[in-house]
Amino acid sequence: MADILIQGVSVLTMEGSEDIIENGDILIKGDRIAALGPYGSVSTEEQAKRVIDGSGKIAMPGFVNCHTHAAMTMLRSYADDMPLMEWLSEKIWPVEDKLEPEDIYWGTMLCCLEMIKSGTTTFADMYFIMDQVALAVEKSGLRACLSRGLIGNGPNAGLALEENINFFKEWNDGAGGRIKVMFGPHAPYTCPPEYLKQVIELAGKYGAGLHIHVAETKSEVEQINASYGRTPVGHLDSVGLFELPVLAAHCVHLDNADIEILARNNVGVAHCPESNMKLASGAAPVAGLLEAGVCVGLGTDGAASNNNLDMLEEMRSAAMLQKVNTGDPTVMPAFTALRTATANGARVLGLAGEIGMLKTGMKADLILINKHRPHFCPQHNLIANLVYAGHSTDVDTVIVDGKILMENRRVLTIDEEEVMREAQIRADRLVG
Ligand SMILES: CSC[C@H]1O[C@@H](n2cnc3c(O)ncnc32)[C@H](O)[C@@H]1O
Ligand SMILES: [Zn+2]
Repeated sequence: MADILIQGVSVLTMEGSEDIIENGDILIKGDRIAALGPYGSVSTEEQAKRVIDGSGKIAMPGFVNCHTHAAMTMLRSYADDMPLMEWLSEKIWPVEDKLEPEDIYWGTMLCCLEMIKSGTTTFADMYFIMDQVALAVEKSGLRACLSRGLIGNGPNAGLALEENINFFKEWNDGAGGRIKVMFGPHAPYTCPPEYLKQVIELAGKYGAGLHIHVAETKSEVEQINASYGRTPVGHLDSVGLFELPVLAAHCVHLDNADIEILARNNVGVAHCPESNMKLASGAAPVAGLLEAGVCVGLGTDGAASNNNLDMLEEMRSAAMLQKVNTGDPTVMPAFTALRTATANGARVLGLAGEIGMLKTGMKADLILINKHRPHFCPQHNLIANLVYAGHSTDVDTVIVDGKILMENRRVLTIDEEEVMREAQIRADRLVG
């Protein structure tokens, strides 16, 4: 017997084309999509334990947030309107030194709550005290790729690397297979070449991918050029980083040779338009990256530089930023933006074939969006409505690994009031 039958829903599969099954059914068995097709074609109501009425709703893959620092929800609106390096060194890093395990747990729970409520089903995180992040992921029911952030030029460089290894041993494939562990060298300006080489060797030994900030600001490009005579991408290539699967966050300041290196090495890019705009870092050349065949996913970055984790908003910003930056409104159309937030995100995280599309045999990670909203009327174009007019509160139901995490906007795995109360107490202690 199947577990869930979603009936009479508009299905956006993201299987390559913009086609929509207008009146479709989705059958879920265990953690996977068992069948999908026109209304009445996949199962009878009697054959499913649970039937969900999908009328007036869109079913689509859950959003994949390819770059964040989950527990930085604790630092939301604590330090704003500053450039990256000043923001990090004067405001963020001093407070992060005071973070306790419970701060990380409740900060991550707050992140998971916000993500579920805005339709994200998978996220890629880089932070520290990662066992607490993993516990929050396990409790929330989300899927995540987690990496211990590694600052290689500080006093904890060696210890951090050991922690990443232990975290891998303990949590890779954890939470029922929903957690994948990566290694997280923070950036080329915080990780000297010898340290990067150590990280590469260890990640290679464990078969893990790497998650790193790359070419985020002009000052990073200048600094790396002054130290190594190369661009950040050229420098990382020269130390052998791209021999492993790499998730490169930001990639704002690239030249044509950098783009060619990223394409040739199948590097996945996590584009973070709102963080890049807020820190005035610049506009990543997404149109050029896509044209060169680089897979670009979408990320929010941490809630301290965004200041939310809303992927619907991020998609809209991504499309708008490309248009204003190139002066070409045809660049990054709505469906391309939607792909970065779903199918591309899955590929960038090495999870293509499992998530990012609605397809028989793939993981049942999907969301239902309420179409019956004033800002979705009239319904000329469902995809343009979603990308250019959608709002996080339109997300009605969230399913991950076949489990319902939110239904009718009620989160089932997390006590919302408890999480907000605990997060506020700890944020007050940290920066009060
Ligand atoms: C060592 S864990 C991750 C580390 O990254 C910091 N961080 C947050 N946002 C950014 C960003 O946009 N660029 C570079 N580093 C960032 C975060 O505060 C943690 O210290
Ligand atoms: Zn970041």
